Amino acid sequence: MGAGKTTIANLLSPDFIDMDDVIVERIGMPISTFFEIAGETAFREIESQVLLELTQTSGVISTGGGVVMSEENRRILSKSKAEVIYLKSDFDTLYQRITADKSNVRPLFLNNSRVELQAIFEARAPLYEAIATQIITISGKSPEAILKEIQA
Ligand SMILES: Nc1ncnc2c1ncn2[C@@H]1O[C@H](COP(=O)(O)OP(=O)(O)OP(=O)(O)O)[C@@H](O)[C@H]1O
Ligand SMILES: O=C(O)C1=C[C@@H](O)[C@@H](O)[C@H](O)C1
Ligand SMILES: [Mg+2]
Repeated sequence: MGAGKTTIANLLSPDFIDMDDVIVERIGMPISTFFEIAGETAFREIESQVLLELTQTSGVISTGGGVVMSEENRRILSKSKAEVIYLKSDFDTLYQRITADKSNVRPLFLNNSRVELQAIFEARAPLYEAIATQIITISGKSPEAILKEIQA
């Protein structure tokens, strides 16, 4: 969450597809509202379905931050021919960004303390590492510098 997947995907390809946007269109409400009404498990089921559909298309996709939590999703990403770019960050950078990003309030941010979010971050990091075909360390770098590294 907050590593810049949507920001960097937009720079890579302005006609990129953001998984969260596809999900919002499908559920007809903000993700945080859906979490409240239907719960995270229902969200994860839709997320997996959307991932499967999008990996059968071409182009740049920015995933949701929690996509690596499901073994099935990791299998879908590993088996796809896609390049999977992990924007690797330290926790403090991500925490500052998601705290400041008032235009996109993440439900996991609302529902978890800083300590709990750090635990989520630590559980996810090795999962991202395991499926990535390219790892870019993003802390302290501008979006343009990150784009250049990806394209190098
Ligand atoms: N390299 C960067 N330097 C500084 N700020 C950045 C950078 N990349 C993104 N941001 C800012 O950080 C916030 C989160 O970025 P973004 O929404 O692209 O992250 P994300 O990985 O798509 O998050 P999520 O997992 O919730 O979808 C935004 O406010 C964005 O403007
Ligand atoms: O990190 C997560 O689990 C999430 C990140 C967002 O992109 C959204 O997909 C949703 O808020 C869940
Ligand atoms: Mg995003």
